[in-house]
Amino acid sequence: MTEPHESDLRTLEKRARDARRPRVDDGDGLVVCDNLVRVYRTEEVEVQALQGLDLVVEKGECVALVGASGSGKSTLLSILSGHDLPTAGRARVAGHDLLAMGRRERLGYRRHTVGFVWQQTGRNLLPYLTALENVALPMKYTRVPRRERATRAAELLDVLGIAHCRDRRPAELSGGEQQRVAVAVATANAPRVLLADEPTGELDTASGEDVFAALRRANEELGATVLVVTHDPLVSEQVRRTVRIRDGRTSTETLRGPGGTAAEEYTVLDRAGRLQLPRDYVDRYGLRGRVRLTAEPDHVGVWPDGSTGDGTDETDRRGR
Ligand SMILES: Nc1ncnc2c1ncn2[C@@H]1O[C@H](COP(=O)(O)OP(=O)(O)OP(=O)(O)O)[C@@H](O)[C@H]1O
Repeated sequence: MTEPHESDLRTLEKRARDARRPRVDDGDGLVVCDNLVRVYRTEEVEVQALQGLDLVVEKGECVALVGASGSGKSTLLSILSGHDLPTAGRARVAGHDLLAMGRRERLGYRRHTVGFVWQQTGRNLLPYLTALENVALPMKYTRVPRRERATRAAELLDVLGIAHCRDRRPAELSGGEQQRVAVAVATANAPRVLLADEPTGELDTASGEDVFAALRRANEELGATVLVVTHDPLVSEQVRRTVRIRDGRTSTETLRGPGGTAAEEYTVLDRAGRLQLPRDYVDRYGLRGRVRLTAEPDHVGVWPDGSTGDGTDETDRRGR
């Protein structure tokens, strides 16, 4: 076997680099999670927080993520925000491969590509800065000139309906106002993706509505794709798409028409052809253990074992 020529080595290295480089325009969506796994290991226990999660979010969407406590929602958001690393699988946001990013790229990613709003109002803002200074701060890290920072910060506060708060410190703002300022901070560097973990969780209904309105403006007017983890039906019922996470996997999706009407249920079909039926369907139709499938011209029927698919059961059919 002959040694590869130097120029061949270069070609091989380039090919390897290209293979690692994210493919920006593979038409998959702005956020793509493919078989994402996150295992937390402590000395005694191993927790599988994400167990092969698949999710595609298209540019411009506003998506609610719902699910029981401990189902993996916050884990997913930590990974997408670049604060945590998955154990396995693929996660790509706006062309960044989240598993392959080096330190520099990760820092740039967190400053430019994603914005984050936490549930705890106190975690989003610095207490000794005014609202305007809080919003201007992330732009300092991305080297936006001082004058531009102040102008953009004021514009953002205006767009999000909190211009009156600009010279107040967080302690002088209500919880809802603080969260709206937090949305302004998170959108300061015009991120492609805005992530929010229970942003209305600590608020009363009216303030929650104002914060959700700010998120929607960030989506519709500032062009950020929004993923919001929520237990709040007010939020999940107002977005077009709600994704349910169960046991570390995406299970079902609800899509609504304009104005929040006519919800339709969807479920995720994984690569192996597995799908998870919503719990209430399982209960309502008495689906247990083995189910019968029928191939219809335009759909697949799922029947309780023992039914014939024409309203009778096996015993009726055999007796006929
Ligand atoms: N740092 C950690 N170390 C060990 N286990 C963790 C860690 N973080 C989360 N977990 C576990 O991972 C699982 C998923 O947690 P996660 O916080 O993502 O759920 P969640 O759906 O956001 O829950 P909640 O709605 O209560 O915030 C849980 O079983 C949790 O106990």
